[in-house]
Amino acid sequence: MSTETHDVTKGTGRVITRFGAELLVRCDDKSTIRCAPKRKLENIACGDWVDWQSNPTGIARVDKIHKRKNAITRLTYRGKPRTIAANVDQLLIVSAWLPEPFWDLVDRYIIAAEQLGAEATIVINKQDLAEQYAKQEGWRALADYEKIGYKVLHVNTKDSTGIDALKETMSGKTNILLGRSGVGKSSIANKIMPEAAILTAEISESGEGRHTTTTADLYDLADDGYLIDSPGVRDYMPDNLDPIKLANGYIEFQPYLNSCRFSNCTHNHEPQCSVRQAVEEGEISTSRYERYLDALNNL
Ligand SMILES: Nc1nc2c(ncn2[C@@H]2O[C@H](COP(=O)(O)OP(=O)(O)OP(=O)(O)O)[C@@H](O)[C@H]2O)c(=O)[nH]1
Ligand SMILES: [Zn+2]
Repeated sequence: MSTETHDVTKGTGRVITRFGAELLVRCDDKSTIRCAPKRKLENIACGDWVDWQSNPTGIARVDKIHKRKNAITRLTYRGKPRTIAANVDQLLIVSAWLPEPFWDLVDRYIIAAEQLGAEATIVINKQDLAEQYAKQEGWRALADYEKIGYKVLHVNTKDSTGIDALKETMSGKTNILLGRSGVGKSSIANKIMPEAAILTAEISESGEGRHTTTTADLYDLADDGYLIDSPGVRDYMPDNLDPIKLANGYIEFQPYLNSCRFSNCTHNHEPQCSVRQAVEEGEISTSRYERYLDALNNL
């Protein structure tokens, strides 16, 4: 909502993108304004909710970031952390029957979701290729995910199978798409985004009739949903994992973690490990446990 006092307009909005030192902010009334952040707020990212204030002699200024639920951060080439997306509710982890699914990568994205406190939903695209390319092992991996509570959606962007169910899962949430090259992330994004949202944001520079064109990173979807999509977000991979973060990313281990004999158990070679016992008793999937061990050895 915007309120006017003298000549200054104030409001709240959500950052659609950053370009250089400037931000594009989508306001409640769906209008978009160009803003410059106050100097101390240089870490503002796409997805942030902010307070802005117009400036009669220049571009509007963002003077406050609302508290974040979470943030996806990457290191720049200079080794400095940079936030690339904020306030993410759901990771849509996309695989396809071709190229062959990498279940260790799916596990890794699930770990990312658990670390962010976001939901993880597994999307299997190219359903039309299932008959020809899906392997028994693949169906078993999906059953394992469903058993521990993750939603699995099968979609086909060619004939729109499953797209409505996907949209429903995304509604009311801020979503990101993750997955390796060729699984169909662009095809899915094009299916779920309304035509208008894909248009690049074009903002008139004050006075001189010049235009700045930039693509948005955050898109409004129907039903109060959002999609944050940019190359950096698509390639996101959590780093700084340690054995504890890793084990916490395997949520089916949770009920057993406190019963291991050693409090710093890595659930590998230690005697009286409750997690390993649960694997032996068939309570935890052997495949998931083996992928956990591989990840542990590669830390
Ligand atoms: N058979 C089939 N092919 C699909 C489907 N969805 C996408 N494809 C094809 O898969 C290929 C990759 O799709 P993209 O949408 O470019 O995949 P991406 O994940 O965005 O790939 P990157 O941009 O490399 O990350 C394209 O040739 C698509 O036409 C589908 O449902 N069925
Ligand atoms: Zn253990």
